[in-house]
Order: sequence, then structure tokens, then C-alpha cells
Amino acid sequence: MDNNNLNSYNGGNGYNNGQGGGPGNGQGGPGGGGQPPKKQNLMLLLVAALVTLVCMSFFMKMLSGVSNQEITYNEFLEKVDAGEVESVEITDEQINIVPKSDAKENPFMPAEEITYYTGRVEDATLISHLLEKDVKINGEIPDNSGFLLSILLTYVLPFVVIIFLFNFLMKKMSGGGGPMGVGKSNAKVYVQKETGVTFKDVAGEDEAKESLVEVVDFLHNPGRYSKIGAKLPKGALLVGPPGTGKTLLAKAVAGEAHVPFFSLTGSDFIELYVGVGASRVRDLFKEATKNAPCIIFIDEIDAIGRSRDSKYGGGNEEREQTLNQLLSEMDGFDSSRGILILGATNRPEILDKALLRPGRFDRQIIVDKPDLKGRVEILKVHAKDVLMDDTVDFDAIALATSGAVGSDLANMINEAAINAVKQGRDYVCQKDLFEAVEQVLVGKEKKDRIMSKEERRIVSYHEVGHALVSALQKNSEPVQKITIVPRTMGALGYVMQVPEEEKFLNTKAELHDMLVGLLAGRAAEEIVFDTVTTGASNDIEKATSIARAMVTQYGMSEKFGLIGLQTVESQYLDGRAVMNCSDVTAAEVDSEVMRILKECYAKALELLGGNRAVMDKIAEYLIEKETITGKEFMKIYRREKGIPEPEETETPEEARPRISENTPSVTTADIQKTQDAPAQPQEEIVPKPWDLHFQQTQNSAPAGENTAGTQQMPAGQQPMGQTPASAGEANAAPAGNGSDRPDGNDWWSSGESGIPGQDLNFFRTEENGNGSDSHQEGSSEQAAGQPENGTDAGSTPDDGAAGAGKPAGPVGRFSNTVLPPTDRK
Ligand SMILES: Nc1ncnc2c1ncn2[C@@H]1O[C@H](COP(=O)(O)OP(=O)(O)OP(=O)(O)O)[C@@H](O)[C@H]1O
Ligand SMILES: [Zn+2]
Repeated sequence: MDNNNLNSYNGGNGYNNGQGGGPGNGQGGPGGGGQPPKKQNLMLLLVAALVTLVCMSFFMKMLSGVSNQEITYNEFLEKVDAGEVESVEITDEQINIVPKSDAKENPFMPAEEITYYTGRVEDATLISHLLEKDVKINGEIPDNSGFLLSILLTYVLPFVVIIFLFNFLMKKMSGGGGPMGVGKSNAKVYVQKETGVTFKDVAGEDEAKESLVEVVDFLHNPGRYSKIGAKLPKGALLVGPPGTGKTLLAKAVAGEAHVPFFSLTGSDFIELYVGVGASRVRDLFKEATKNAPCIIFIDEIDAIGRSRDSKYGGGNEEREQTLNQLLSEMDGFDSSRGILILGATNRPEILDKALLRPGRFDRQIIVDKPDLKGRVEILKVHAKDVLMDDTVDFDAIALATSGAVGSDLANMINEAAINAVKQGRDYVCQKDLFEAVEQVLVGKEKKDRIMSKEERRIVSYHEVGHALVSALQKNSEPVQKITIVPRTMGALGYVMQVPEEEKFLNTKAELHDMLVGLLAGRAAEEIVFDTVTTGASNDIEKATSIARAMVTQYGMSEKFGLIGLQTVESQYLDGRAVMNCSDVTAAEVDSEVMRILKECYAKALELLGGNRAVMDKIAEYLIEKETITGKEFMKIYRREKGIPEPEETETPEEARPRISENTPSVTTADIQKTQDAPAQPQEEIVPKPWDLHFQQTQNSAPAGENTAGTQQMPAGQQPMGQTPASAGEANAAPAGNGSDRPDGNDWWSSGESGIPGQDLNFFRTEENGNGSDSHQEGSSEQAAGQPENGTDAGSTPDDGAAGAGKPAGPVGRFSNTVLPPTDRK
């Protein structure tokens, strides 16, 4: 997960990695050692051929059995004269001579039999001469069978062997059939008669499932649709961030429809040879037609479906051919036979437009990150086979993991189970789950790292700075945990904040407070130690990206107004944003971002400066305990500020229903709920919601969702733009808060908190105003926002409660929300 709400004291970049962390590139280029497998295979082939030839010639020699030496005609006559010749064979061209053998010398080791031959010359007296010397003479009887055999052995056999070997190797290389194995589809390998996965195995993602249910019906009764004249959809494209269950959904469709499932990845098509991909596509469709009705699933379809436009790295001939083939096959096949093509991708924006037009992938199904309710469901699905005790509360976990996708959650459950086993327990408890969440977010505890006393003090003040500022501001999320135990992922300490509710929108005031919170760590260092350290690098990075997004994407800067200066590319992957303005404007954006950051830092300094005593107390406590809960933190905070402890009056039931109520889509009803939610509880029983929340961790979350739904409107921007600055500032005043909020209630209704009231109104207006437009923004923000929120483990719900008591109510939210680039998947 990329998102977290943690304000981590970033030891990684700072203390430890500072040195020696050179760029460190250079080595390790791709393909350092070893040859590519295909080259190796060719080499192997050559060697095999050579060995065969050598063997053959040796074999031939063995066949002939004797060594044969050439001699001159004179030598031949001399041998005859000397009586050394046993017999001769006279052929057309030559005379073969067999000498008399003296085998008696060594009966056990017969000497090698040597024969001779010589050219035949015109010599009329030869025969009589030979007869005279008693040499046996043989004439030549042409032996065709031997000749044929020798031709076979010498020329044909090696070729047969070579061709056989070649074929065998090619088959190995491509893993398919076909004349040379090249071009045969690999799909067969992946075909599954029954996937065994059903929609029940896919949690959350209700909208995606809904669209796919129709598809299943097409597969079940293709006839019904074609009878009435309806054309069946040929394909659907599943689009979404990694790990949200696209593959799982495709399998579920096949499983529900009880049809064979051909699955392969885009890159399976691409081979070394041009044209192979195309022939594989052809083959795949042929195979699928035979097996219809069936589903063809092409995962990571961007590997072949990439736009032919060179902007996205088009221009690869093989890929283009493959794509063209796919396009024409999709045009060509008869959908009434019940073949459905499902594609999955994280990068729909780079796909070729031709692929997306109706008649090919006519439907795009968005499989987005799950919302709170979705996460709870996913956790339940994966917990089915895990033994859990009564303490387990999935709502709390889901609330703390906003931004997490299905695969993250599955992983967390598994980690928790492993944790439980490690500790010798038979059941997984809530603590295991929270630990797993933290493990995924910030790594494991690094107990063996020993920090000096001074460093611990610095880290401690840094983290308390974050937490305190969030408590002093109205728009921050409650602190759940503060720790100065280093983690393996580089943090020397962090503050965890769990939102009370899932957020899909952030107001300008919230972003402002978030920035102040992020910079408060550094501010605390400066105030207390009169110097600064490298530990704030991560905070600064996050703050900068939020501030930049405010200026360039959210239209939250008065200087620039509502102009979009950045566009987000690949929103489902890293959410990278690219500036699309002139250099001059970019420079101005930089200075505006700087101005915002400076202002927020000044605010942080002011807030902490006015609460030095509180900060000292909490930091001291933290140094002693190393990890403190939000509850403990708020207790000290209230004590020091003279704020009475809120009463604990909660009915978990109240909070819980909310969760189930949540609906993903934004409706007027939702909006109203949202409005109501904050208003009701807070005014009447202010502490309730928060406390509940904290105690149970779970409850409060649901409410949030509603709000979120409502919030989706980007509209927030408008009002924010006007009020934000002032609101934020107003909030900032710590002193005011303290006094004003003796009881948590006030802040909601009071002008101080002002924001709540404003927000509601503003949401309403917004929704009315531009529901549709906002949607997009909402979603993008959401993406960003979720991650951050996700951090908190929610172990100490009380803090949240404290939030209520506090001036600003919800405490800090440092990193959460809108972090544009990194947070989004
Ligand atoms: N909605 C979900 N419900 C239940 N489990 C899920 C869900 N989403 C993901 N998972 C879990 O995560 C695993 C990975 O999901 P899957 O392979 O379907 O992701 P994907 O969206 O195809 O990712 P990629 O884009 O990286 O291919 C699944 O095997 C499943 O265990
Ligand atoms: Zn920090």
C-alpha cells in the first residue's frame, strides 16, 4: 500500500542513509551474464550436428574395418615380386592388394590388418605376372546394395538426425505444436475447464460484479439474445489498480457461467519472431471457437494493445501485427456462439483506441480500490479459513487501511495468522491484525537499533510536534498511536492517525491543516533544539506534493484560480502528474507552493510555540514509554490544557449501522445523512461518536463513508478557496481552541470549528451544482486520500474521542488524503 497516514520520522533518508547513499547505479545492467535461451538452443543444435557427423565417419571407418594405404604401382610390383601379396582385386579404377599376413606372431593380439591399393595402369603383362607369382586374382562384381547402404548412412542418416533434433529443440523452445512449434498458441496450456471461483469469492466490487452478471447470462443463453436480434457484447475490459481482483473477477465469470476459461497474458503472444504473435492470436481464437461457449481472458492486455501511436512507445512491428490480428479476430468471430473476451489492464489510457471501440471491448468495467464496506467484506472472505477469536473487529481494521486493495488485505490476514502462530496462539486476535497492518505500512519493529539519548529526544519531539498540532487543529484526524520505536522501512518514529470515517474528499481547510501537521515535526525540532535535522525529509516531500496538487490540480490557490496545470497520467498506477504549462508558469507555481509551505510552517511554529509546556510533557512521557496510545496522549493533552475529560457515552449500535448503510454511490440521501451525522451526534452527545469510534474503532468509520459519498463533490474547492485560508487560520489559533472547546461539542457547532458547518453547506451546494464533474476529482482525490488515511492501526481509539473533546475535534491528519502522486496506486 502506498498510502499511509503516518507521519514518520524519516530516519531512512536522514540520519542513516545520508552518507554513502550515492546514486549507486551503474552496474547491474540488464542481461549481465548468460546467453539468452534461444541462442543457447541454436548452439546446442550445432554441437549436436557436429557430434553426429563425427560419429558417422567413425562408424563408417569401423564398417570398413581395416586401414587402407595407397602405394605406387612400382611398389606394388615389388611386393608381388617379393611374394608378399596374397591376393588382388582388380576394379575399373584401382587394384586392391591384400598382403600375406603373419598372424602367427601374436595369436592373441592380431596386428592391424593393412591393405593397400594402387591406381590401375595399362599393363598387359600384369595378369600373367601375378599368376606366375601365385597371387589370387579377383574381378569386381558390382555390389549395389552396399553402395545404397553407404549412401544412406553417409548422407541421409545425418540429415534425419539433425532434422529430428532441430524439431525437438524448437518444440521445447516454443512449448507448442505446429510444424516447427512456432506460432502455436500457448492458450491450451492455460485452459481451465472449471475455475472453481464464483462471485462469492470476490468481495466488494459490487458494481463490477453487477455488470458481469449480465455477461454471465450471455454465456448461459446466447440464443435468447440472438433470437431477439440483440448483438452480444464481444468483450469487456476490466480496468483498475493492481491487486483489486481483476483476474479473480474474470475467473469468477467463467466459474459462474461454467464455461472453459482460456487465460493468458499479453506478453505470452510476443515472441522473438515477427508474425508469431499474430499466428498465436489466430490459433487462440480457433481453439476458443472449438470450445465455445467459453471465456478468453487476456491479462495485462496493454502489452499487446498499446497504442500504435508512437507517444506510448508504439512502432514495434511484432506488437502491431499481433494487435492487428487481435482486432481483426475480434471483428471476425461470431459472438452468438458465446465467446467472450475479457481483458484486464492498469493502464487503459495507453490502449489503442481501435481496441476500445464498440464491437471489440465494448464495455469498460472499473474495478477500483475497495471502500470501507468493501474492505470489510474482503477481510471476511479471506478470514473464512482462518481461526479468529472474539476480539477481532474487521470494521476497525478496514477503517485503518483505507487505500488498501484486495491483495493487501489478503496479505494482512495471512501475516496476522503467522504472527499468531509465532506467539504460540491458536487463534488470531485483533492485535495480530493491527500488527500486520503496521507491518505492511511501516515494516517491522527494529528492536536492535540503538539510538542515542539525544536522538531519541529529537525524534520524540518531532513526533509529538505532529501529534500536538493535529490535536490543536480542527480538521485533523485523531491520533491513534505515537511511537519512537524504529521500523524496518526507515521510520525512526511515527504518529498514526485513524480517520473517524472514510474520506473521499478533502476540503481546502483540511489540506491546510494537513500541511501544518506535516511540517509540525520539523517545527518542533526547531523550537526545542534550535536546530533542524534530516528526519523531516519525508514530511517535506509529502507536504510539497500536497501543496503542489492544491495549486495545480485542485484550483485551491487564489493566485492561479481554477486552472489545471497538471494532468495525471496512469491514474491506476503511480498517479504521476505531469505539468502542462509554460516554464514561466511552472516557476510561478513553485513560488506559490513555497509560499503555502512557508505559511503553513509558520503556523506550525506558532501553534507549538504557544503550547511548549504541553509539548514538553508529552515528549517526556513518550521518551519514557516509547509508544503511547492516542488515549494517553489526549489525557495528558487535556490535563495540561485544563480541558475536562469527555464522558464516555456510546452505544456502539448507533455507530455500527452506519457502516452497513454506506452506499458507494453518492445520492441525495447520502448527502443528507452526512449532514445529519455530524450534526446530530456532535451537538447532542458530542463525545459519543468519537469515543465509540475509538473504543471500538470500528463504529465511527461507517459514518464517515456517508460523508465521503457526499463529499465527492469537488465543489469543496469553491468555498474552500474563499474561506479556506481564513478558516484554516482561525483553526490554527491554538489558544482559542483550548478555551473554546471545554467540551468537545462546541467545536462542531461553534464558529471556531466553523468548518463543519461550512463544509456541510458547501457540500450541499456542490452536489447540486456539479455532481458529475466532481465525480472525477472526487475519485482521484479519494485515491490519494485513502492511502494516507489507511495508516492508523486504530489501536487507540480514545484519542479520537479526545479529538472530540479537543478544539478541533478530529486530530491530525498528516499524511493522509490528498497526496497526489505517491498515494495513488
Ligand atoms: N475483491 C477481492 N475479493 C477477494 N479477494 C481479493 C479481491 N481483490 C483481490 N483479492 C485477492 O488478491 C489476489 C490478487 O488479485 P488479482 O490477481 O485478481 O488482482 P489483479 O487486479 O488482477 O491485479 P493485477 O492488475 O496486478 O493483475 C487475489 O488472488 C485475491 O486473493
Ligand atoms: Zn515527521
